[in-house]
Amino acid sequence: MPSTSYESPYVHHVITLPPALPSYPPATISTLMHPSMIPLLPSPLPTAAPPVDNPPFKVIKTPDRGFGMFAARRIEEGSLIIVEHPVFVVPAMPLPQNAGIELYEGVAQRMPRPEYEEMTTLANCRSNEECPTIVEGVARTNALNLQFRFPEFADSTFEGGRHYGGAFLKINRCNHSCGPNAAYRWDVSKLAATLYALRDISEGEEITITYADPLQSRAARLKKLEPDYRFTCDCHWCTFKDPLDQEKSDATREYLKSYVSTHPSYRKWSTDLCLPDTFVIDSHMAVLPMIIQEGVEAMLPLFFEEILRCYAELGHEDQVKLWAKKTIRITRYSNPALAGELERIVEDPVGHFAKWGSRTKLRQVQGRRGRKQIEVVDDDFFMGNLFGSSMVEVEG
Ligand SMILES: C[S@@+](CC[C@H](N)C(=O)[O-])C[C@H]1O[C@@H](n2cnc3c(N)ncnc32)[C@H](O)[C@@H]1O
Repeated sequence: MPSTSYESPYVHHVITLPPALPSYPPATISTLMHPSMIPLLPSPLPTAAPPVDNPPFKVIKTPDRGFGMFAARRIEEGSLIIVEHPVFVVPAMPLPQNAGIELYEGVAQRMPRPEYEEMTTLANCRSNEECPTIVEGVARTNALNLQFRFPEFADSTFEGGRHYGGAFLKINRCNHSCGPNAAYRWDVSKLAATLYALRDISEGEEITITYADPLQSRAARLKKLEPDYRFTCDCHWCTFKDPLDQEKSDATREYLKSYVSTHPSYRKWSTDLCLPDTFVIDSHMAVLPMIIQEGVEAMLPLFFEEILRCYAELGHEDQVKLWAKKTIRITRYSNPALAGELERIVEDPVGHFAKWGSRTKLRQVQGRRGRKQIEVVDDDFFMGNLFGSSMVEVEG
């Protein structure tokens, strides 16, 4: 029975995104939101993502994991798979069970019928006792994490106000892998998620995302996946025949996790001439094969970007362009702002960096200075020895 004592901090709100062209359909998002969010929603509302005639994927029934999304043709690393709006958005925080029934049902009732019908076919791994409504069961099995980070809401102390989960009719068909070949990015200004490829995906290959932190050990990943999604992962990285290979994979992921927070940074290197010129580059180059081996390519842009910034301070124009192009390829959809900056770098690498070639110039000065010092020592060798003086410093 619905509780009468619970006062919901959320209200129902239906967002209708207008079509970009009169012949396209609008998009409807049935939400349960904190009321302070509603005036902050983008205004004017973004247009609905246009329909795609020939999408690069198919949704197919699998023998052992319900439906799955598969590549209909080869999908290149970094390229777009789909832009999609959620059909519903609900608070990430579970609602009290009795009061929740009414609120979740209100979300379902406000959905257009065709979307509602399709939403009910999404996977629901929760029992009726755990999640008495279809919206809650579908949300707990599928919802992608959506942050509504409006700057105007930054001061709010009500954390639940900005954390939501959204159900997507297509993206939610992606099954899990601990070495996913795709990832999504939520763009609150477009009220849409973009699914993009993290590496090349062959025709017929399953398109997967990750539901757990892939840098955790297999045991820790299973501990999350089994209770939350009710399956035991059997991806390549969870089913090594030799237990030693599993240990190696776990150790590599642990190393990568710690490398993210402890790696030699470009910023420190940039101001420290005691470090060798290729210190950061060599260190990052050593982890790139580990990232690829573990199928965690979402980490690559961080290191690619630092490598190219190091090359800029070394004044290596060809290398800067090469690494900028590699980074653009993989960040076009995951980080469009960075990809845009890198496009400008490719056009004019030398003009873009205030510190272009600065390290190489400093090394030249250091080199001249070193030679002069040696000359001085040679000239004054006997005097210096006689008077016990130390080497005379000269300006380079
Ligand atoms: C978001 S849905 C993914 C799409 C779903 N297979 C469907 O039929 O719509 C999550 C559910 O799919 C299944 N699933 C996802 N990844 C899986 C995997 N790697 N192995 C087995 N089942 C998986 C689980 O039942 C999980 O609760």
